[in-house]
Amino acid sequence: MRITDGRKNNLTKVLNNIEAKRKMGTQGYRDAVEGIIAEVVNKGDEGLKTTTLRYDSIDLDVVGIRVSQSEIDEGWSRVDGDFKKALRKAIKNISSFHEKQREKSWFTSDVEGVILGQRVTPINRTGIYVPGGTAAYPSSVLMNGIPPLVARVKEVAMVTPPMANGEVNAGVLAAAKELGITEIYRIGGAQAIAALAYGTPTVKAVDKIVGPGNIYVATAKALVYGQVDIDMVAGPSEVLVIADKKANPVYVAADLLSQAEHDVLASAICITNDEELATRIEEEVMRQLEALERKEIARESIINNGEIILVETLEEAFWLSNGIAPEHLEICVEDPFQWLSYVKNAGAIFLGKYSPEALGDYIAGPNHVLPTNGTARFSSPLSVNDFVKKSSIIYYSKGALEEVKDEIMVMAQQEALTAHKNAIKVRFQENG
Ligand SMILES: NC(=O)c1ccc[n+]([C@@H]2O[C@H](COP(=O)([O-])OP(=O)(O)OC[C@H]3O[C@@H](n4cnc5c(N)ncnc54)[C@H](O)[C@@H]3O)[C@@H](O)[C@H]2O)c1
Ligand SMILES: N[C@H](CO)Cc1c[nH]c[nH+]1
Ligand SMILES: [Zn+2]
Repeated sequence: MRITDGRKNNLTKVLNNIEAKRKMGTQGYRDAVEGIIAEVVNKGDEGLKTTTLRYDSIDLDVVGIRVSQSEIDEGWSRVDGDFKKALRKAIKNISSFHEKQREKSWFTSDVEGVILGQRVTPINRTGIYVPGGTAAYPSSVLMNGIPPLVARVKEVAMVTPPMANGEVNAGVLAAAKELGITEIYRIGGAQAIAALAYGTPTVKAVDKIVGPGNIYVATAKALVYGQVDIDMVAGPSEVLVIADKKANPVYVAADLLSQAEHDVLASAICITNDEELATRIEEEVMRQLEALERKEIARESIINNGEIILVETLEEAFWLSNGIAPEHLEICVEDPFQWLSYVKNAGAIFLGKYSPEALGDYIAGPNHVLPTNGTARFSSPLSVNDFVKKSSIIYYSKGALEEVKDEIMVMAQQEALTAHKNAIKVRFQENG
């Protein structure tokens, strides 16, 4: 793991290097993803079959594109009781957090004869992507699936890649069954995003696609935006830990690795003002790495995208973190609440040493589908708001319209839109 010295006015250079690396990291995928999308658009189900054979080594003619109800039921019956109990606890916490996000329709009547309002209605049909290439993510079924349920979305179609034996992971199916999701397709990567966006004979197109995934999934979502809506760019995971001398190097290292193990493209950064701590965290990362099940992925990720950055002050640490705009920010310093107002850009903020990022990944309640690659500068966590749209309501009585008729006609004339002007005029003519 690299230790970079950002002290003595080196900070801007450090930030520029991180930005340049991020840009390079996403280049080179666009052409490949465009090709995959075109294959599905042009060939429909056949395109899904050829791409799934190529990238997942699975013959969909043998296992089928849609997952049957009996497979879902069987998946549910194969997971153990402790896992079901954990799922239910997570569902409870995630549901109650997301219930608080529900926005109600509202009306107002501040002027006589005028009623204005905003009506909130759910999106009709949404597609949720549940990652499953190198690991299966039942937790992402909950994070993607609960907000549309809270928003009362009518149709939820879930896509997730097949495992090496052609089945869908039992934990993923169990989580879907717990939520009552029954429309599930055994497809992943860019091909699944293309199917949801454009539709195929088997997969009906959706209005919006949400969910996290690897670089192929994130690139495909960005490319189909406009054909459908998307939630955000939620690509390879990122964690940034700000640590002072009071931080525990064992905890910090564990948290850095908990993101590194997601993907060779995941990023794990620590910023600290304590040189001795930096060395101890580095040693801990290398020690803990050896015991991980996914140590090859974590090692590659740490070598490529792992960094400990030394700064003079915590103010500098927050300045740098705001420039990076990480998916997850952990504030592991004395009195973390004191520093909260310094955070301008971050997908989720974890405060104190007993709020590790893994807590938010599974059970705390807030969503773990979060903006990555610097997009936390303008994007928010997945929420109930992603699954609703708003319509404005306007009612004016004749008297109320008369009050504003002159202003409307003047403005319409200014724009040379005389039909607009006339639409007001006819209502106040003798026989109007
Ligand atoms: N940002 C978030 O909120 C969030 C949440 C959870 C997970 N994640 C991220 O989700 C990702 C999961 O990645 P994953 O790979 O395990 O699963 P995935 O489901 O995202 O991607 C797997 C699919 O990618 C396609 N693919 C693989 N190699 C390809 C290639 N060379 N060319 C074209 N397509 C290819 C295959 O079709 C495969 O099914 C990780 O990056 C993880 O960090 C992000
Ligand atoms: N950390 C991931 C978001 O970047 C979410 C996740 C799912 N399972 C474990 N972690
Ligand atoms: Zn995670």
